[in-house]
Amino acid sequence: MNIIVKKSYSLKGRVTLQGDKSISHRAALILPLCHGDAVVKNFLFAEDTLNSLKAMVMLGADIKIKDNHVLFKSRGLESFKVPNKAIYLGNSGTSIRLLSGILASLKGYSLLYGDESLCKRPMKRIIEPLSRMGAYISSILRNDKAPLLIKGDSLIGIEYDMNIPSAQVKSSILLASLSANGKTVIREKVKTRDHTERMLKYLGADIKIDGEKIILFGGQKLQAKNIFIPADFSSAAFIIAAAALTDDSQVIIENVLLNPTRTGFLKVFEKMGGNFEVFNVREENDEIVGDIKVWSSNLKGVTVEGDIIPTLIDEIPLIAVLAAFAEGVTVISDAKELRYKESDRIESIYYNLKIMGVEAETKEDGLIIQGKSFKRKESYEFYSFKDHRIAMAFSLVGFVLDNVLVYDCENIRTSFPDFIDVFKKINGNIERR
Ligand SMILES: O=C(O)C1=C[C@@H](OP(=O)(O)O)[C@@H](O)[C@H](O)C1
Ligand SMILES: C=C(OP(=O)(O)O)C(=O)O
Repeated sequence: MNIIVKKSYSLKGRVTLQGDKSISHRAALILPLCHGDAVVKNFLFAEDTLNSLKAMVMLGADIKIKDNHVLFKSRGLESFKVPNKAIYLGNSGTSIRLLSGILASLKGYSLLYGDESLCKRPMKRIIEPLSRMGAYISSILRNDKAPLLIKGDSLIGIEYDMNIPSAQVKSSILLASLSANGKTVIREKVKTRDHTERMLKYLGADIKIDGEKIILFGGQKLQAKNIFIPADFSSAAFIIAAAALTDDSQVIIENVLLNPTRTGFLKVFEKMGGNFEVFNVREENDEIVGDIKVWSSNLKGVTVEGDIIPTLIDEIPLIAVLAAFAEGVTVISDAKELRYKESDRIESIYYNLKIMGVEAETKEDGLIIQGKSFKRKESYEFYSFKDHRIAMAFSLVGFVLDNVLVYDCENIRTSFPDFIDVFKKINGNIERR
């Protein structure tokens, strides 16, 4: 599927979005570890999160989908069995890494694999700590990548210093530590998204956050509870960016997740001169939620680096597109992790900026982008590199420069299947082809 986008203005309206992807994964993977019944509302029905649900069903979880809600009847990890088939996790890094933490203590062998992109992503980052806890995990091709063969065992708690900022690695260790003997202590120098910690606490786990330390005691019984999942901030960011880039626009996005470990994009957008307002802020299920109103904006270039990076890591392709239309230079540093996502996002962004004629440079850990250096052309043809965030970010260029075609966009179904429909509803000139 390709996406065609034409010049648009007056993006107007109220938008409600499906639930946050990170929280949906965690609900799918953690609720079955609890005891009791629970209903999850506003779950994200996208390919990645459905792969997490399907994997848990393969382990024996009782999960049903009814009237757009996900119903769990949970009897804890002790009710699970390793499946006699390999578990396919598609394109989803979050699914494979978090599920590995659960399987690390489940007796028997399980085999995890995914699509071509997932099988290229680094897994040593979870193999190492989970092995230290006592699991046997082997990369079948001896390349520290999936397919992964896991033989669960009795685990012991560990002390672990995070050497890369990754919520997936942190969460994988936390899920394993739930069934380990003794306490696990994780030290995070740079804070990453904390949805696992928040959800475990909400479900009754004895988890403590003490400065950089996260402390969890093994052998706890969790109680299933209903969860309402706020709108995905990473999806909302595309709407914020599009409204800012187009003339005479004003859009409200409702019930958006505003967890500060996720909203670094708003801080950068503010520094760039973005016009927006956050209101109706409240707390739901230990997460922060609010509405965002955004208007057309004149943007200027910024420096994006340091501890803010993990809080906006998935929004960097979008920041690069905003930077191309901003006055002055934007420098993005400390973001080497971008090279290990669904594509090497530093190179994918660079390739597409070059198609726009933008003056840009890559660095090992980021990019330098000269704002407003794009060339006016009849049309622009971008490539998604089979990466949903690249596909969506560069689609937005069409709202400003007209006649954009982005090739190979099937992957938007992994995180934001309604992307095109949502934009059509607010007056965006966008089609699938
Ligand atoms: O924990 C999560 O839900 C995620 C963590 C991040 O990955 P890393 O842990 O690899 O940084 C992020 O890029 C991904 O989209 C979702
Ligand atoms: C990196 C992403 O997801 P995952 O790591 O779960 O594949 C993303 O959604 O941008």
